[in-house]
Amino acid sequence: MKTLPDLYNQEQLAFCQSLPKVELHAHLNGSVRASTLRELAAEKQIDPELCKLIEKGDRTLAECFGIFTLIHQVTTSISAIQRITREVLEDCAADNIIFAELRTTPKSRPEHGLTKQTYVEAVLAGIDAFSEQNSGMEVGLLLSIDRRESAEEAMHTVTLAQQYHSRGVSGLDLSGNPTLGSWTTWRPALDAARASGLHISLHAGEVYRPAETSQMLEWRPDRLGHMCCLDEQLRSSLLASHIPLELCLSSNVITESVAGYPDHHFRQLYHAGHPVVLCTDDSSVFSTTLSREYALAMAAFLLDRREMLMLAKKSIDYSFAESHIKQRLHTAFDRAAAKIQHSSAS
Ligand SMILES: CNc1ncnc2c1ncn2[C@@H]1O[C@H](COP(=O)(O)O)[C@@H](O)[C@H]1O
Ligand SMILES: [Zn+2]
Repeated sequence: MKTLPDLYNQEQLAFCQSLPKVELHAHLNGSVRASTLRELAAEKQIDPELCKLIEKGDRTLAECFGIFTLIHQVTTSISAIQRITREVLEDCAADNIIFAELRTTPKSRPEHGLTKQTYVEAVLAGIDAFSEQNSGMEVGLLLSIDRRESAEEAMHTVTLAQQYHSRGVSGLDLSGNPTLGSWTTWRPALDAARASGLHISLHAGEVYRPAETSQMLEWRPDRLGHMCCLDEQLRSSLLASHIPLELCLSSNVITESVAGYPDHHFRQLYHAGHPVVLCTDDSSVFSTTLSREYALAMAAFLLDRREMLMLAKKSIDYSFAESHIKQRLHTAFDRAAAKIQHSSAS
């Protein structure tokens, strides 16, 4: 793992672990337990050295996409997809997450007998397996369009999201290598998704592509992810948009999209009152947890306990959960927060 200074102290980490939290930007295959990856790789006789590459840690954004190709060589069976989904959710629950909105790219992999549809059904089966054993955490699912996909493939993913909306698919994500593809390819599918009531989050501004980032801002998705590489004009357009922003501190710093934690654009956006939510992006690839991301923010931006509580509470409203679920989450949050404040007062 990149020897990044853990800026926070154990007391801050313990406080952030005790906070009820909401995860809104977690890619399924980027969050697979390292032990499970090693086990699945061994079953497929994939060189254990490759697993070390996955666990290495510091890597550029471009190298990340090589890692995902490796991970995708391992998570190819229905049972593996069900297992990693259940395990990622178990790890979220263990990190005191009360709502996990996972995202994943439905994959057609005929060599493994997988279609996009059977992939989605395997993920939903993994969510069901988790929910049968755990009642304390709500789960949402976004289907991702990968930037390598065509307009037709994107439309197929939207059709699946519409078909499985009643099973918990609340929206779409656009992700993948930000140097590839063009916004105009996927926009028609995303227009159709929005017209059918699905929510949309876009990875944007991961690399400096001002024209595309500006078009995405004008399109007004429900949420944005990253927005690291902006010029002054784009930054003021983002602030004026008031579109909630998913911020993944470790992901941005490790991939060197941002120079260091204190320089992260979280600081400016948070103090400008822009809606922001801390997320992990890929907890396995970046060896982090949501509690750790909160602790990093608490330390790097000198936030106190009350500010951290508010940050966590507001993220409930940026989720794509139905309003009755949001209400349930607020009630659970307030109850837990009261306990935290009571215990720290005593
Ligand atoms: C680090 N920053 C990032 N930027 C853009 N896309 C990313 C990403 N991290 C992950 N993904 C997207 O998530 C996929 C893996 O999970 P799923 O196979 O969908 O479950 C990657 O293939 C990539 O498309
Ligand atoms: Zn992401």
